[in-house]
Amino acid sequence: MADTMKTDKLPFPILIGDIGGTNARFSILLDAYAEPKPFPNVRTADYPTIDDAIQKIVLDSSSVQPRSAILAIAGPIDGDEIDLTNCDWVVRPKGMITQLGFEDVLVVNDFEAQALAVAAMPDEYRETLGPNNQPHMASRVVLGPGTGLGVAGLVYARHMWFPVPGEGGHVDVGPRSERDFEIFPHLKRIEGRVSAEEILSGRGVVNIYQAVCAADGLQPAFSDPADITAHGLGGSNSQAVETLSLFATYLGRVAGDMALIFMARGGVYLAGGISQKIIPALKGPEFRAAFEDKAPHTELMGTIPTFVVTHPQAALAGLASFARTPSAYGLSMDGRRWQR
Ligand SMILES: Nc1ncnc2c1ncn2[C@@H]1O[C@H](COP(=O)(O)OP(=O)(O)OP(=O)(O)O)[C@@H](O)[C@H]1O
Repeated sequence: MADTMKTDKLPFPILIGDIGGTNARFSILLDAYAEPKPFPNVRTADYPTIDDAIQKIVLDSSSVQPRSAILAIAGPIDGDEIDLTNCDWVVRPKGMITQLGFEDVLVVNDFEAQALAVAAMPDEYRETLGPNNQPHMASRVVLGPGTGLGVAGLVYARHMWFPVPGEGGHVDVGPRSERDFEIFPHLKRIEGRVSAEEILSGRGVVNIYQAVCAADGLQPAFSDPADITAHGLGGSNSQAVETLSLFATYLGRVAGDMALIFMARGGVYLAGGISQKIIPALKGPEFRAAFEDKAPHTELMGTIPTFVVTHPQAALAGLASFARTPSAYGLSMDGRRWQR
C-alpha cells in the first residue's frame, strides 16, 4: 500500500461499484464530464468472487478498460483482504491490480458513499417529508434502514464535505409514550438493550410487529417485513398499521437525535431499501412529530428539512461525484487506497 499519495484524483476511466450484501451495481465513468455508463445489476450469490463478477459483467463486455476503481462496500475496511458483511465475497485490491489491470483502487464504506450522494442530491431524487425548507449548505445526515441500519454524517466545513461513517445504527432507543411502555418489554433485545437497528431494519419491522401482537395478546399473522408493511400501508390489519406508525415514530426519533448530534441544518436524508417503500407512512404526522419532539430544541428541529432519497443508485451517484471532483470532499484515503 502506498504511504503517500501525490494526488487525490484517480485516473479515468474509473470503475465505480456499490457492493451490497445481496446486489452489486457497477458503472464506468469515462471522464469528469461524462454520465456514468451503467452495467446490469449483479446478484452477489451468482458469482464466486467479486473479481469474477467485474471480469464477466464489466471488462468482458466493454471496449473501455477502466484504469482505476472506487468500490463502496458494506463492512469494515481493514487491511488488504476485506470481508463483506452479508456475503462470501472478499475484496482484495492488490489482486485486482495484478489480475484485473487496475492502477489504483479505493475502497470506501457503503454509507460513506450514501453521504457523498446527499452533498448534491437534485430535487428530482428526493421526496420531502414535512415542511418544504430548502436545505442550507450545512452538515447533513443519512440514515438507511435496510438489512441493518446504516448511519453516516456529512460535515460541511472549510467549503468541503467530510463524510463521517460511524456505527450510529447501534445507539439505544428508549420508550417515550404510554404505548411505548406497553410494547418495549416485548421487543427482542441485543445483550439486554433495544438498539436502533433492532427496530429500524427489515428484522426490526418484524420485531415491532411481534411486540405489538404480544402487547395485545394476539398471535402474529405475518413473519415477513414486506408483508407487514404491505398490510400496514393497505390498512388491512390493525397490528400492521400500528407497526408502521411506530416504525415512522422511532425512525423520526432516531433521525432527530442524529440531526442534533451533527447540527444537520442541511437536512436528514433517509436511504436504505425500506424508506422508499413506505413513503406514504413516512409522510404521515408521526415521523415529523417524533423528529421535532426534542425539547428544548423543538423550534430548531422544525427548521431542519427531512427527505427520502429516491435515486435508484444513490451510492453510485455519490461515488461519481467524488471521482469527478475529489477536492470538494475531505474523504480519508488512509489505509483504503492501493496503487500499482
Ligand atoms: N416492502 C418492504 N417493507 C419492509 N421491509 C422490506 C421491504 N422490502 C424489503 N424489506 C427488507 O429490507 C431489507 C433489505 O434492505 P436493502 O434493500 O436496503 O438491502 P441491503 O442490505 O442494502 O442489500 P443490497 O445493497 O445488497 O441490496 C430486508 O430485511 C428486507 O426484508
